[in-house]
Amino acid sequence: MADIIIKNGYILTMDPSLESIKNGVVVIEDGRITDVCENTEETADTVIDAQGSVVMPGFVNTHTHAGMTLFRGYADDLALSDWLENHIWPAEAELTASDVYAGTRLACLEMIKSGTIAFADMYFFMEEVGKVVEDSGLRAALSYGMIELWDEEKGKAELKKGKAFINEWDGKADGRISAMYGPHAPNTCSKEFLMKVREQATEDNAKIHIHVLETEAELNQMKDQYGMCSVNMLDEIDFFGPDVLAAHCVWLSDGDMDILRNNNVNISHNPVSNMKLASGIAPVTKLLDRGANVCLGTDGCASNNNLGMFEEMKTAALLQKVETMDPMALPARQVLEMATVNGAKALDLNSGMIRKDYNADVIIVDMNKAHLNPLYDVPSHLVYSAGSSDVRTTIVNGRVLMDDYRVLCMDEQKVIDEGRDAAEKLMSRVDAKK
Ligand SMILES: O=c1[nH]cnc2c1ncn2[C@@H]1O[C@H](CO)[C@@H](O)[C@H]1O
Ligand SMILES: [Zn+2]
Repeated sequence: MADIIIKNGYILTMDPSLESIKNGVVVIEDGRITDVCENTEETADTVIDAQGSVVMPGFVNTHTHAGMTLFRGYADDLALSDWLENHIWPAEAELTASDVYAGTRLACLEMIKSGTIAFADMYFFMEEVGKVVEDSGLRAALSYGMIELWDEEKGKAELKKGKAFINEWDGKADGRISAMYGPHAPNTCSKEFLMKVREQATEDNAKIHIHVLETEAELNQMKDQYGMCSVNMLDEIDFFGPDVLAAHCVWLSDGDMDILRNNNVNISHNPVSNMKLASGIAPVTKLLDRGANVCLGTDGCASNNNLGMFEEMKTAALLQKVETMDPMALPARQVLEMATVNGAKALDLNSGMIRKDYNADVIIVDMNKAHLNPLYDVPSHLVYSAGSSDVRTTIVNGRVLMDDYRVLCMDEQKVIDEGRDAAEKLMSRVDAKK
């Protein structure tokens, strides 16, 4: 007997070897998908009727700072350097472990409700993030954000913290958690420090999560300092590889794109954050045309201001169209791949498709809504018309985290209340310092 059978749904497999099934069945056992078919004789403890809904792989959010939910709407409409240096960093200086715990719980609740099954996070107090992920049931690739600022002693301490986190958390929660090194960016970490991180990551067999060429200011700073851009500098120190997750990658030359492609770097595109901070437009279609693995991320809630992947998909598609002046650029199907298959590849997850033997990381999207009818093409609706609140069920590793809009893995109201309380107390400490 299986654990879960989902029946009567439109199965959007995202699997190139298996077409979507109009009225199909997904069978789940021991955290895995054991069958994807039109009919089954199998019985299960839980049978979910997905009539009028789409059954699809959940989203992978490849760049977040989950704890930053506490800064949602706190400092808007500012340039990145002003935003970070004068608003966010002073506020982050007051953050405590319990704040990050509360903020990350709020983030995980939002992600579960909006169909995200895994996220790549870079922040502080990562043990708290680990605990939240462990309890929530989500998957995550977690990294302690190391900010060295050309201070060798600080660099040593940061690397030590990064390593300690990896030693303790990599592979935890039945393998739902992986841990990465998180050097913040090439304009906040020295070349020497980045070389050490690369060496350590190789030695520890850990991946690396880093911001790359998010702003023109970074590009200019790098040119002044090294006479070359971040991508060239990182390439020179042999930093790149398939184990690198590079967020943003907005200010790339054609040569930079070749370097990223040839080194199989995973690129996390964060269009909403890039638009809100007016960072620029990443050359996504050019990267995809080269065969690079481009996935999607929301960035933190202070620059988005939510963690919804539907909004991110739509924005990604529209932004490429207007950038290239080509309405055929980044079609719905391709942007769905970025949010699922490509994200899973970036984090090395056996997820991102509804496929036999893959992780049972499945969401059900309710199509019985005014804004989703009539229905000609499922990918079109998912990208251009659906929203976070259309997700009715979220399953990760075969565990139902949300069933028919009811969150089962945490007390929703308590998480919201505690997030709000933590933010209020945090801001009174920040104000007291002013
Ligand atoms: O868009 C961004 N660009 C650069 N840094 C960011 C962005 N969003 C958040 N952080 C910052 O990165 C650190 C993570 O450990 C935090 O300081 C966070 O505020
Ligand atoms: Zn970021």
